[in-house]
Amino acid sequence: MAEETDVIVLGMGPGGEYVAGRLAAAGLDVVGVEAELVGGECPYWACVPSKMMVRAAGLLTDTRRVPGIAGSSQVHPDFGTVAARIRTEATDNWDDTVAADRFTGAGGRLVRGRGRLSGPGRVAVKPSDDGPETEYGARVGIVIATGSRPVIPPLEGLAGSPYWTNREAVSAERPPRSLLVLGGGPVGLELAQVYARFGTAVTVVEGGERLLSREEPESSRLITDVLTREGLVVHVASHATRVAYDDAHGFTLFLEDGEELTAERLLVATGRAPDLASLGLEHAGIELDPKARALPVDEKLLAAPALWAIGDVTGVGQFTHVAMYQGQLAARTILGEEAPPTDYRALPHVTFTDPEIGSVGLTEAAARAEGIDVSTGIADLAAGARGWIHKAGNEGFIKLVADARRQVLVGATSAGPAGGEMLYGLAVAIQGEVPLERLRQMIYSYPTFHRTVETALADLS
Ligand SMILES: Cc1cc2nc3c(=O)[nH]c(=O)nc-3n(C[C@H](O)[C@H](O)[C@H](O)COP(=O)(O)OP(=O)(O)OC[C@H]3O[C@@H](n4cnc5c(N)ncnc54)[C@H](O)[C@@H]3O)c2cc1C
Ligand SMILES: NC(=O)c1ccc[n+]([C@@H]2O[C@H](COP(=O)([O-])OP(=O)(O)OC[C@H]3O[C@@H](n4cnc5c(N)ncnc54)[C@H](O)[C@@H]3O)[C@@H](O)[C@H]2O)c1
Repeated sequence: MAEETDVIVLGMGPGGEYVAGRLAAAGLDVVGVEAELVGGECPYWACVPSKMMVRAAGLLTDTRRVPGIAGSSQVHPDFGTVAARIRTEATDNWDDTVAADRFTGAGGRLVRGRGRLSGPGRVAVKPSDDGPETEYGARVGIVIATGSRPVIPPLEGLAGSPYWTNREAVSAERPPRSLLVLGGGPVGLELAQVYARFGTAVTVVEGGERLLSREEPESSRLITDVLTREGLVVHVASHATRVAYDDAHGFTLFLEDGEELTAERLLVATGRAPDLASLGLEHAGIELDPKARALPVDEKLLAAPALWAIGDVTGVGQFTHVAMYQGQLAARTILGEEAPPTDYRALPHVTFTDPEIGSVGLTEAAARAEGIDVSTGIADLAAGARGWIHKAGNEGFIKLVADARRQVLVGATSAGPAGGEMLYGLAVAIQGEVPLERLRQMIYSYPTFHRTVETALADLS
């Protein structure tokens, strides 16, 4: 006999924790199933600890920038300080008691174990302690919020070697002397720059033509220049064929062109994907291509009748704010409230390198691919008054992508020391479809970085 409940939430990461907590607080009987830690990847192994590392590394670099602006400085990096902060302040030593108590305190039932769909409205959970499976039945529905995991390329010699993923990279107690980073996306680059700033010799190996390939080409050029100037070695269009590891020499990465790269550690940051095969989706009548990297949902976040999916598993954009946005809409629908359909036109995201690379909406290439009559404008942050005053660390730009026919912005990139914060105004302009003429008539405070938006608007052609 299945234990009956109103809603089952499978996976208690940022998305699942939000939905489950909201529904429980509203009085529904909610079972939250979690295989690891309540809170998911973001607080324990991803956003939060990595941004603590970014903050620490940024302080080191700002202190190194004192000469020529404010006197002289000496920096004595101590990775142990940030490692201790992650252990104690961010993760409670990777203990989720506070989050689990928050959910049960709101009236939810937490079931620890790995769940799978086992029939219509049914979930079977294999408990963490390896006991027998228990089945739960949902009267209202099920929410799949099982997130994603690293994609490990099938490189000879990699499996079985002690390579790092983001988990080891954010929980390390000391920086390695040298680090190879496979993959030049956000995970790879944020962590590559952090470790380099703490003194690690870092080499990034990206298979594609450019770093941050989903961003504007100008962003890729900027971040490649900055990282190279900071002493990192960057290989693009570079294909590893094999990996070797031994305790004495660490890792060797063999590249297609014959080059051999060696380092104490190897971080694999080649993307993330959901584990769809283990979810029992066939029990909900969902048949996916075995190579599928996302569970498709409609604009109400339904993957099948009474089966919602939110967060990384949906493949919409692997960001915590997407998981929470979708979670909020799904919760409203489940509670019978009026909820708008999903709208990703002004989906923002920020890669927290220094400079930060923030972008929202469509890139120029994506807008052209959609058949939009595109005009673009770009302006250099360092050439503005604030950028010039800022001096060291002032690299950045604003790029605007407009629909020339409708005279509104459809995309923007804000790269610079406050690139992520500057993105907000551009996101409002896109979401609100503010006419370009109105944006041009606004007053931009002097001397701010965001005055560069005004310059980029004037450059639109
Ligand atoms: C290094 C790094 C840095 C990042 N930085 C940022 C950032 O700065 N900003 C940002 O917005 N995003 C960032 N992200 C992405 C962000 O972490 C994810 O988008 C977010 O965690 C997704 O939330 P989620 O709820 O979909 O899934 P997850 O956080 O992956 O949580 C899913 C949960 O489901 C559980 N689970 C999985 N399968 C089962 C099962 N069968 N049964 C029971 N439980 C299960 C897992 O144990 C996990 O706890 C970063 C990612 C990485 C790797
Ligand atoms: N600040 C943030 O919001 C933030 C930070 C980190 C991660 N994330 C999200 O987490 C997800 C995972 O990030 P990610 O950086 O791992 O993935 P990604 O897919 O964004 O980048 C992976 C990179 O690895 C490259 N690659 C793939 N296979 C390779 C191989 N065999 N050799 C060399 N290069 C290879 C790809 O070309 C790509 O450039 C992304 O969706 C990202 O947006 C967000």
